[in-house]
Amino acid sequence: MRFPFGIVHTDMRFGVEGAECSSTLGGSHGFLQSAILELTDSKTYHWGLGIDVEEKKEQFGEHVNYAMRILQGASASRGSYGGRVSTLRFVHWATSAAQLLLSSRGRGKTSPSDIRNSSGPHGFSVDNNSFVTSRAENVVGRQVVSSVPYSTSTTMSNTPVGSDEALLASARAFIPSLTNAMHKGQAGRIGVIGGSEEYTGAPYFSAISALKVGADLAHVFCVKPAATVIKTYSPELIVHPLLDLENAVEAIMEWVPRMHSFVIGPGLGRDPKILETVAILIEKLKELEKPMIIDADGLFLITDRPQLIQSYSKAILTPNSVEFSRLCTVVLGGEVKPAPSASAEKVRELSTALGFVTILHKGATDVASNGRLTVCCAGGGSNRRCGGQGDLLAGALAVLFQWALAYGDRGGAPAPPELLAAYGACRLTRPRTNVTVSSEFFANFSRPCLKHFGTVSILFILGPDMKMGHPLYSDPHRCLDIVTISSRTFLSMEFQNSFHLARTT
Ligand SMILES: NC(=O)C1=CN([C@@H]2O[C@H](COP(=O)(O)OP(=O)(O)OC[C@H]3O[C@@H](n4cnc5c(N)ncnc54)[C@H](OP(=O)(O)O)[C@@H]3O)[C@@H](O)[C@H]2O)[C@@H](O)CC1
Ligand SMILES: Nc1ncnc2c1ncn2[C@@H]1O[C@H](COP(=O)(O)OP(=O)(O)OP(=O)(O)O)[C@@H](O)[C@H]1O
Repeated sequence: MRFPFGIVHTDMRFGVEGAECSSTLGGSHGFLQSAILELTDSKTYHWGLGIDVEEKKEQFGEHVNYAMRILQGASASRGSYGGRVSTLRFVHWATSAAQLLLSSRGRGKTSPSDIRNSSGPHGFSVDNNSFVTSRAENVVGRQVVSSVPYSTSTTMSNTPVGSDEALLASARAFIPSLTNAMHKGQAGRIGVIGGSEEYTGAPYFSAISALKVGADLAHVFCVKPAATVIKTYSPELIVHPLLDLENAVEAIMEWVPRMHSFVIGPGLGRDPKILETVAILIEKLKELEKPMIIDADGLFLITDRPQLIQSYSKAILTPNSVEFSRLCTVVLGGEVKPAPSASAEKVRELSTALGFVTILHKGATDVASNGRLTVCCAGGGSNRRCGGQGDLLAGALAVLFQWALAYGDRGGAPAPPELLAAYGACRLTRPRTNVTVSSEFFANFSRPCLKHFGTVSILFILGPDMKMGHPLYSDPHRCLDIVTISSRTFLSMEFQNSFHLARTT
């Protein structure tokens, strides 16, 4: 009997465009890090090998049985999703592999060391009957999280500004400790100006990302048709349907003084009347010296009217390659072709021409410059290029920027607050997308990304100290709580205690 699938050894990473597939079936007998691939109808997945099952049974014994059962489980579970089944099936492979292992093997207790100590850096041990967790998908996510790779980034500048670790250490330094002495709002009230009838996801991503990084309150200022929709995404957001009122500026300005920083542009759209309102708001925010991150359609406005932010030191522009290209054409003249990795020199030039306004060019390597220094962040990103990741970055940056400014330049840091914030936001966002692409694969990518924010934030905060033997690991159950932390529990006392512990040990 021939089955249209093969068993291959792979890396832990889910494949994009047929490159690799996650190891969903680990096991004893040296057959760790294996994956099951089916010959699907998708052109992308053409690894199906038509392997002879009987022959493989001899070679791999019960692993083939596992493979077949996982395949069956995955095929059964795809039904509820409809559409894109072949890609979603991969997700279910991971889940059903874990479920299978649980049902057939899991009896005892698990601990992080069981996972970590299995063969290979991404081991997924089923030895010692040690595989147990409450939810199979957490196992899959968690084992990936426990081994987030972070390759070395480069740091470029006209004057060298130090290493990744120095930048990261300085970025960590401005994260406020959570203590009982703080009151609601003190860790950050972030305003997002954006959201239109068409685009409701983008402002949501920015605002919720700000909360997950550690802000206390997130407000969204949007047009009326978007407001109810955004509210339904999350009760944690405060949503103001004010942007299309006749007296929009006055109405929004009532809220502005209490905000610590703003994200301007996600999902804003390009209605000239709305853009005019936002232009007036930017002028008013400048008068109040509010920090602002300008992204997406906010950059469309700035490309049209660069003088709006000229020489404003508390603005950070976060263009993707196309937005950067448009800005360069207008501000510097001449054509700059969009490229996944910007020329650090061009980013510096643009910043200088705008009066040393900080530019963070997102790409395969993120490049941030204030015209005097340029730092780059290259590691940890994913190869999924779906919408919304830039919105997540902008929300994170709004929080880090105001924390960095509040902490101030105390000397000794390798870069000024705006660049540390930019670097920190990239370091936070890039591994998060990486974790997500490993554990969630395709479909609705940016939203699952949020789920990992808590985890990645902890790794970010703890950095290299996140090792066995760290107090957070002393109690495996506590560790499990932390690494499987969900969006709802992110701000809970449990997490805050961990956070505090992280900052004081
Ligand atoms: N869920 C939501 O609500 C989300 C909403 N969002 C919101 O959508 C709004 C519009 O944002 P946007 O980025 O689509 O804007 P826009 O300036 O029209 O750029 C598209 C153009 O750029 C081009 N292009 C792209 N990359 C390129 C490259 N490397 N090299 C060359 N070309 C490249 C691309 O060309 P094409 O690939 O089509 O040939 C296309 O023409 C904004 O408000 C944003 O916040 C998003 O945040 C996502 C989640
Ligand atoms: N070619 C790439 N390779 C790896 N990572 C990338 C690449 N391009 C962008 N990124 C990362 O993806 C994140 C979002 O950047 P992106 O260019 O997708 O923003 P955007 O187009 O503004 O997003 P949005 O869809 O939210 O508007 C950034 O953290 C950036 O580091």
